[in-house]
Amino acid sequence: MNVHAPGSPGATGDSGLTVRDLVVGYGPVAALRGVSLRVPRGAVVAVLGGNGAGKSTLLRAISGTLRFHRGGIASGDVTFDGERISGVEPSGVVARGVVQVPEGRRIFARMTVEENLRAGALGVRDRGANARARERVLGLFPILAERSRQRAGLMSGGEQQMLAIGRALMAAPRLLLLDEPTLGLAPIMAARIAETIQEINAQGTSVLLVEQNVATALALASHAYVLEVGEVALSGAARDLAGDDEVRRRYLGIGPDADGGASAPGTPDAPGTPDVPAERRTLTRWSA
Ligand SMILES: Nc1ncnc2c1ncn2[C@@H]1O[C@H](COP(=O)(O)OP(=O)(O)OP(=O)(O)O)[C@@H](O)[C@H]1O
Repeated sequence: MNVHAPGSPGATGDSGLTVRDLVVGYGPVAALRGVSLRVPRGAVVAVLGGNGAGKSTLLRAISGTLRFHRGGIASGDVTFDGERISGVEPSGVVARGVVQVPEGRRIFARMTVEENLRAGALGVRDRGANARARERVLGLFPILAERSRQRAGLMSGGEQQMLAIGRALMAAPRLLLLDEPTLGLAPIMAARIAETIQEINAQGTSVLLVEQNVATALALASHAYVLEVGEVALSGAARDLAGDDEVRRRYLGIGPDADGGASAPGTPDAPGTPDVPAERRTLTRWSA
């Protein structure tokens, strides 16, 4: 069993993303208290945790967007492929290959689908790269071609999520930061998004995935970190975490000691008789 707590970066070397001892605050509010993690090149890594654990803050610290939320890095650093990106402007982080899809999609609702996609490619000067990115996005999401002239705000939640991911891919990222991509989606649409994340990764893009849906995240990722009140409470190979009795009991509501829903909405009333499919259960606080 490789599950360990608290987590330290598992892999070594400079390729991919390395977050070291990151301390982040919003004024007096400490949101991250010494978080370290690795996303090796080519990997899908998941960050799990309940509301307020610091997941979005971590992504903002990586993408350089903390200041838009009146937050700041107090100490620690972030490197990507050996180059420091903490302290770099958001556009500079994008130019270095790291692109975030923020929570809540944040598409430009009044603009068309096509205009949204073009906005994602604003920093890309190379026409060939632009055309390749467009081809890739429309291959992944044919609906975006069909709806190219439609106002983005009129699409369904799942289609808007596709557009948000497609817009991010227009910048041809090497690392995609995804904040709760399945949140609020119908199960069939959430499954479709999960499949697409796999496909995007198979095409060579690394993914750092923030998710409250533990089952989905552990199925997609090779490695996962559990954040608890701004700290890494647990980390390890996704397979090990998914098989870990405590994770299964606390986060998935599975196993002989499942606590009957005291800490996890959707856990079965009686062990072994789940009333909600495991993939629909979400993470709640690690309240030992
Ligand atoms: N703009 C902000 N100003 C002040 N405090 C903030 C701000 N954004 C987040 N926080 C605080 O920082 C902590 C971490 O929040 P964060 O949004 O990163 O958590 P999260 O794990 O993404 O939760 P959620 O799933 O609810 O989005 C929380 O205590 C939150 O209240």
